[in-house]
Amino acid sequence: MDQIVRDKSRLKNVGSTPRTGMHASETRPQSKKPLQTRATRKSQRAPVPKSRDLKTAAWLQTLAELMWLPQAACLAHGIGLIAQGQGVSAVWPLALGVLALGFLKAVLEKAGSRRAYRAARNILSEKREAALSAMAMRSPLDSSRAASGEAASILAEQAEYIVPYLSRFQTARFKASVVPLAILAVVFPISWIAGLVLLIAAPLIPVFMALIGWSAQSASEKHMADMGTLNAFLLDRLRGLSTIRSFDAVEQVSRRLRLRAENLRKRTMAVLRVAFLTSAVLELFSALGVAMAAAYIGFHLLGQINFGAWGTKMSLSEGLFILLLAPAFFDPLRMLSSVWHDRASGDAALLALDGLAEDGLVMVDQKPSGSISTDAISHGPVAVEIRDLSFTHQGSAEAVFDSFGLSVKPGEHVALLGPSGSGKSTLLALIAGLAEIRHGRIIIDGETLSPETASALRARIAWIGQDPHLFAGSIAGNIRLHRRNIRPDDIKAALSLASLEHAANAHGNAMIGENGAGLSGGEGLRLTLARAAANHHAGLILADEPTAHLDNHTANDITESLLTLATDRTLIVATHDPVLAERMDRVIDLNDRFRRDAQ
Ligand SMILES: Nc1ncnc2c1ncn2[C@@H]1O[C@H](COP(=O)(O)OP(=O)(O)OP(=O)(O)O)[C@@H](O)[C@H]1O
Repeated sequence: MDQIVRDKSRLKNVGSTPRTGMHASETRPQSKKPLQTRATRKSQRAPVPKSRDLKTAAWLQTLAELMWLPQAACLAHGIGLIAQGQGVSAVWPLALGVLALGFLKAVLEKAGSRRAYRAARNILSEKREAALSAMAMRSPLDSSRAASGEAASILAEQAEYIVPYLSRFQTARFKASVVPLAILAVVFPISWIAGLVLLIAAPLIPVFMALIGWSAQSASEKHMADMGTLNAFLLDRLRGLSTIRSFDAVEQVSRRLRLRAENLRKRTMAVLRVAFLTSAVLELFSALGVAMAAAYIGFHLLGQINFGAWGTKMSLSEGLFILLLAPAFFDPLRMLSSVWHDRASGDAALLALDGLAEDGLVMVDQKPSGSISTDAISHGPVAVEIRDLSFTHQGSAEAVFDSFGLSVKPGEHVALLGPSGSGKSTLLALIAGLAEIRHGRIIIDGETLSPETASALRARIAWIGQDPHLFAGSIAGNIRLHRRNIRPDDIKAALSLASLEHAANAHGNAMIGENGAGLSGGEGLRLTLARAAANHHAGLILADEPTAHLDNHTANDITESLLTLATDRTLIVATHDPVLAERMDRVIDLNDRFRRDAQ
């Protein structure tokens, strides 16, 4: 140990240490800002995305619906002519008109629904992209990030509800606001009573729909929340399958899974119940409306009721015209009701997706970076300079760092020592630009870490985390991580440096499972060492407790590999391991960092 450097400020926050990289929704620390996808937002409504294409589609479908007006006029007039004893010659132009209008209606309907579907899919893609880029930029330190199972469920499954909501519900709503008015406009001049009957029956429908809609929305939101939780639960348990088996807790977990699945079933049935209730109410009121209009017209034509037609008597054609229009008056409302539950689920999906796209604690480079050209990245060890750093975790009242300073020379090997919660991992994360700092400067290789420089500087950093994520795939694939500049020779050298050749030979091209299934803990860690070794541009290695939870022999091996890897590179390692700390050029005791600036 060359030097123990102390910081002049006072340690302000030593507490429990919620680790980064948690994946279980249930074990995630509670943040002050609740997840937007939860039922806590049930009173909120998502704004409907604006789209010119959707508007045009709604108009096309409305025009298609309005085609029924002239069609009904032709039909009623034709039947009236036949009743007057006119021949087929008088009726066939009307029949042709009905056919032509029917054709036009079909074309408009088709064009409208196709356009609406495309517009809705485009909006969904944009929303998904926004959510994905926002999530990619969320800091791993952000404890309010959605659990991966929940995010996957929202992005892949629930997000799809947006398409029927926009393409069917929004267009149906527009139709329902135009078509009944147009029908009333032609019915009233013929008979004010028939118009009045329709007018009275119509508002009852929206009133009942609104009443039912509220419970539909809450039922749907609860359903979605349950689905997200079940997905998160499943993903979490799948990840921890080996732990569950080793603790002999399979039966217990499957009981809980059954319970949750049963809850989801109940929620699904609740949504279905509301959906059926909505259509039953609508059918009832529209049937009543049509029956009342038909009864009036029948009695009027029979001469039993002689009022209601502006002082005149309706002709058969006029009566038939109203009769044909009466069901069409309720049709858009019935259609709206049949897609009413699309609104509840679509609205909840929009809210959830917008929730994912919301800014939380972001990384320093707040937007996804394009790939950095490897030619532009320099080589060699880098210097790290931290000046006047202040940082407080999201939702925490106390600062982890307050006016903290540290200077690490190029090629220097430094250990960060300190009790649990003293901020070792946080400091590494801040150097890597994984969260924005409140105050101060972090200078890497002479450049201040900022949104403009973060991506390029990160290309010079290799991270060896406590809990590395290993993907399902080959060992070589896990080392390469789609970095195109890494050649087979680099992988070979990296395997040799990390002493992983034996495991690599044993596996051959066989796949390792998600989260390193098929590899021992030590081998998993070696794999992350190999990942770092394959990156020739990495002049700075940040290692977070690389020897934690390992037996002495493996810990010594890892220490040797780490030191070989760090030759001609700067190394900052957070550790509780005195043996590892002893091998470094310098030890920074973070417990004392509030006393004197680390130099
Ligand atoms: N993502 C987070 N959100 C909120 N607070 C956090 C988060 N991560 C850590 N903290 C808090 O910040 C402080 C420093 O934590 P940090 O993990 O950096 O300590 P550490 O020294 O690395 O601990 P350990 O040795 O146990 O790994 C602790 O009080 C901890 O509770």
